[in-house]
Amino acid sequence: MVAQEASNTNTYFNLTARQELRLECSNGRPVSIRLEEGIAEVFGTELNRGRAVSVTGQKVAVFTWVGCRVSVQGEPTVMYVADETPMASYLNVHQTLDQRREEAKRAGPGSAGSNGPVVVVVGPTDSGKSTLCRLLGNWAVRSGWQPTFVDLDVGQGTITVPGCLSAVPLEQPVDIEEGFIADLPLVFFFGHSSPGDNPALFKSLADKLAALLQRRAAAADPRVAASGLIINTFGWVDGLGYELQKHIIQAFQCDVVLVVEQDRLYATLQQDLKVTCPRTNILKLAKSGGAVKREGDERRGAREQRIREYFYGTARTPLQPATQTIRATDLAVYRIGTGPRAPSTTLPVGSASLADPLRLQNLPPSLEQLQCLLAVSHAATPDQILNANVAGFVLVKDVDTARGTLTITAPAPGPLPGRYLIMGSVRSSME
Ligand SMILES: Nc1ncnc2c1ncn2[C@@H]1O[C@H](COP(=O)(O)OP(=O)(O)OP(=O)(O)O)[C@@H](O)[C@H]1O
Repeated sequence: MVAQEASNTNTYFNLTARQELRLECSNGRPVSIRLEEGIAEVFGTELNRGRAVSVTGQKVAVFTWVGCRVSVQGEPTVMYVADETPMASYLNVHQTLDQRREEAKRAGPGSAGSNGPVVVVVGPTDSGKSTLCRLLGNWAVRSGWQPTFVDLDVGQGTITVPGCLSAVPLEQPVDIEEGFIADLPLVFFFGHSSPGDNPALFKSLADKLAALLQRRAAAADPRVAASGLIINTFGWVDGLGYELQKHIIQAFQCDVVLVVEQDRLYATLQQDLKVTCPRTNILKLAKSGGAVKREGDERRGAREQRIREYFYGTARTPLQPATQTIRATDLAVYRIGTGPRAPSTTLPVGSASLADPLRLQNLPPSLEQLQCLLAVSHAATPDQILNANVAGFVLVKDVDTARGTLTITAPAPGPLPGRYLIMGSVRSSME
């Protein structure tokens, strides 16, 4: 039973231990949540008693281990209390990971075993993978660790814009209103919202990010190294998607694979990893009933929202984007790969396919670039583009092919941090 009362503007809920209040809040209609009594958390981030948090365009759950009283102001599209959640099994996983972190810390810097657990979360679309990563990350931070969160879900982009493979050390619990606050994330630009758009490039970037993080772990503060990695993946788990998931597990040398929801994926991974990664532990976890399916429109809307936030910030932390017109000769826009590779059997004898997925193509200014998101590479020369991470992003607002200029919007005024820009297929209709 849930005690629920309503006053003029607020609805109050008295939650008993291990219940959660689920809310779906649409964009532009903020809902205010306030913890009145007891202890509660939103995906692992503790709510402060008496301080309201404002949620918009998100689906969230207020969970309590011990019982609490919460008030809600505003009009969520859906709001209900659930008795059954998989939180106890998720917490068990966290406790096991914590033991592994303690062992890594005890092993001491430089010794074998000084790196903490590398955990990857896999499962179908909308099974709650990002949410589980967020929970595990937040609980780890609250236990005094500093795990690195790695986001390989190019379709959504939790750390930065969609189309990226990125990593960031978690130094504080994820902000309920603002999401991940990533000051200096490590970002490689893939450029597309599905890994299937260029699987060879996806693999190559995953290898680079994995190698870089492994090198960093070797030089890191022992506590950071012992904290390990938490890796979020995309929800494509069949055919080529499955092959890419296995590639991720091998590239990052994952020692724990958490499979959410799908028995079939769990069984197939168990069989396949027995040979290639015999020391990897594979665990199956239930999906939360709160993890809801998002249709294509909603996903596109969420991508657009991420891009808008990159340039404009959030209501609490607004940014002042700046638009400038630059001569195309001062920049060089590159595309990686040139569309699907033609099967060699369809090519004239003796010729090679020009559609190499890792081929760099320098693009002159063209209307095709309008509203495209371009990544500013850290590369110093074009041949470094494939190996370099990126400094940030700009959006192309206008192209004057006659004058040879590009008008771009950047999140801050001033010169760009590099002259090599990478174009993919991620666009935004942002004004
Ligand atoms: N317990 C919960 N209560 C309410 N909403 C939830 C809960 N768990 C997850 N959600 C919401 O369900 C949606 C899907 O969850 P999530 O993004 O974690 O899934 P995913 O598997 O990572 O999705 P994707 O396939 O895009 O990678 C999100 O909007 C998330 O906020």
